[in-house]
Amino acid sequence: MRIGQGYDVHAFGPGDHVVLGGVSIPHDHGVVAHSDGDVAIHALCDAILGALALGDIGKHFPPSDERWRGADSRVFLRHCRILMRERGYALGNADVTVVCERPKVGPHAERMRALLADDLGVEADAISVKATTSEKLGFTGRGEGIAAMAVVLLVRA
Ligand SMILES: Nc1ccn([C@@H]2O[C@H](COP(=O)(O)O)[C@@H](O)[C@H]2O)c(=O)n1
Ligand SMILES: C[C@@]1(CO)OP(=O)(O)OP(=O)(O)OC[C@H]1O
Repeated sequence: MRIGQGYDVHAFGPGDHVVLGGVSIPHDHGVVAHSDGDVAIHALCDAILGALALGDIGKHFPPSDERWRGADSRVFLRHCRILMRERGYALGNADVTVVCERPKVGPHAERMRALLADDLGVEADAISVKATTSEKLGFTGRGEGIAAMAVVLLVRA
């Protein structure tokens, strides 16, 4: 077994939606990012890469690479699944926490779990998606950005 953790942040910017866990959620801001700025998937990818000791998402998908401009972050997650399989591992379970005052994540959590599970080749009950505000404290509390954390356990395939 191997354990990994990941963390990602993106600032809010102009736009009318945010993408979280592969789900497009209407919002009064977008996020500033090279890709679609999906903090939940970025944190999850970093947790998997960390468990495999393979560096981080920026190493595999450099922000300097035009191929990833506006990219659907699910592409990154599916690549992490391939890296796991190549090294003889599969996802045991994952726990993702999104931190923002808004948008509300709860109504979209089940759809996120289904998409993430599909990309990682596991049942939805292996994926947890949670959300919390930071009680109006700090950058997330002031509505300046959105953060996510993820923890994964990998098992021998
Ligand atoms: N962006 C968010 C933040 C929170 N939730 C849900 O609300 C609950 C209460 O949040 P607190 O920060 O006051 O603990 C939280 O447990 C989530 O269920 C949400 O859906 N989206
Ligand atoms: C995802 C990548 C893709 O170029 O860019 P961003 O969307 O800016 O996201 P970040 O969380 O900063 O991770 C770095 C990059 O790998």
